Amino acid sequence: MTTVALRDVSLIYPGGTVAVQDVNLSVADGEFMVLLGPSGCGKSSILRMVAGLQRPTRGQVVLGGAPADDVPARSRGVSMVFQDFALYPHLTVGDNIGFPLDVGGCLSAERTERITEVAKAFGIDDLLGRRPAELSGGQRQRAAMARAIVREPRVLLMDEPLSNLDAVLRSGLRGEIAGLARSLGLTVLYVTHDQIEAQTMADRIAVLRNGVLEDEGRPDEVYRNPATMHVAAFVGSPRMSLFKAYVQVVVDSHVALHIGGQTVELPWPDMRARAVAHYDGEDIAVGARTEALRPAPAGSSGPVLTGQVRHLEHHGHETLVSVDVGAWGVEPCGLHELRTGELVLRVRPDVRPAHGEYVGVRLCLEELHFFDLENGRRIGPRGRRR
Ligand SMILES: Nc1ncnc2c1ncn2[C@@H]1O[C@H](COP(=O)(O)OP(=O)(O)OP(=O)(O)O)[C@@H](O)[C@H]1O
Repeated sequence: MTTVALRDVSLIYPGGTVAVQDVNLSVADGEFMVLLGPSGCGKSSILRMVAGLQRPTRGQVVLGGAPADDVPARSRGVSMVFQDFALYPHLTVGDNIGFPLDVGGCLSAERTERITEVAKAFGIDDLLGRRPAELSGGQRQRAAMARAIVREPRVLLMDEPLSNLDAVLRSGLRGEIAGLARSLGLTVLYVTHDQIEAQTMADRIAVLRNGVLEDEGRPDEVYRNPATMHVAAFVGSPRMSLFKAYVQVVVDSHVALHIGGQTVELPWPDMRARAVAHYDGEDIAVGARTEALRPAPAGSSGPVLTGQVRHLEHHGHETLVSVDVGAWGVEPCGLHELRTGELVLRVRPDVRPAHGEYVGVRLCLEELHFFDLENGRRIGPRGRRR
C-alpha cells in the first residue's frame, strides 16, 4: 500500500479541453478517497493520470513519495476497476481473476491459492468455473474487483464501479467494497457522481467541478460546512435549498435578510452577521438544509418564513414538503435539475398539509449557510481545516 499525491496537476486534452486544473490532492496510506462531481468534471481524467494512462500537461503525480512521471503504467502497482466490469468473456471467473498473475509469471500452486483467497473474500469462490455471461451484475463486479486486487496493488482505482447495477445491489455493495478495502488496508481512489456513495463509503471526499477541486474533507465536514454553493447543492439529500436574500445592515442591531417579501434578522453578535454585513445593499445566496427548518404556525414571531405548499413527497417514515416562500431560487450553474426557490421541510408522515396551504417555516439561524453569489464561495468563518 502507498500514498498518492497530485501536485498542481492540470490536464489539457488536444483540442483545448481543460479537464483538470491545478489540482492538489493527497491520499494517505490505506485511505478511501472518493472523487465526487457531476459528469465531465474531470474525475476519470485524474484516475487515468494516477494509473499512468495519461500524462499531466502540468504538475506531477507522486506515488509513495516518489514522482511517477517516468514510471510506466504496468510498473506503478496500480489496479483499476471500471463500471462495465471489463471481464474477458471467454475466460472463466477463476481465469479472469488469475489473469494478472499469469502476466506476472506466478507459479501454478501459488496462483490457485491466491485466486481462491480473493474469491473467498468477495464471496464468489463457488463461481470460479463459470464464465462472465453466467453471472449476475453484482457477481461480475465482485469478480472484476477480485481480479483488480489479486496482485495486491499499492493503489486501487475504481471508476463508477456500481453505476451499472440496480439500486438494491448498489447499496449492498457499497458497504461490502468499503469494508473490504479497509480490511485489506488498500489505498483507494474511487470515482462517482453519486453523493450517497461518497457520503457512505469515503474516509474523505474531494469534490470537483469543471476540473477544479472545490472542496475536500471528511464526508460530515463537507456536508456541514461546504466551501461553495455548488458543493452545498451537490452534497446531501434532499438537496440544500438555495435562495436569494438582499442584505441590509441595521447598525448596532442586526443584519436584515430580505427574502422575497419577508425579512429574517441575524443578530449582530453572531459572527456570521459581521461577515454578511460586508454585503450591505447586495444580494447573497442563503442555503438551508431540512435540519435547519421546523414547521411553525404561519405568521409566528422570530425567524419564520411563511409560504405555500407546492409539493409533497411521501417517504413512508417522513414527508418532505416543498414550501414556496416567494424568494428567488439560486441555481448553481451545472446543476440544472436543481429545484429552486422552495424550502424543503421534513414533517412526520401523519402531518399532511394540503397543496396550496400557507404554512410557517422556522429557520434555525445557526444552521443557515451564506454564499457569495458571484464566486459561489462560502461567506463567514469556515470553522474547519484550510
Ligand atoms: N480523450 C479525450 N479527448 C478530449 N477531451 C476529453 C477526453 N476525455 C475526456 N475529455 C473531456 O475532459 C473533460 C473531463 O472528462 P472526464 O472523463 O475526466 O470527466 P468525468 O468527471 O469522469 O465524467 P463522467 O462522470 O461523465 O465520466 C470532459 O469535458 C470531457 O469531455
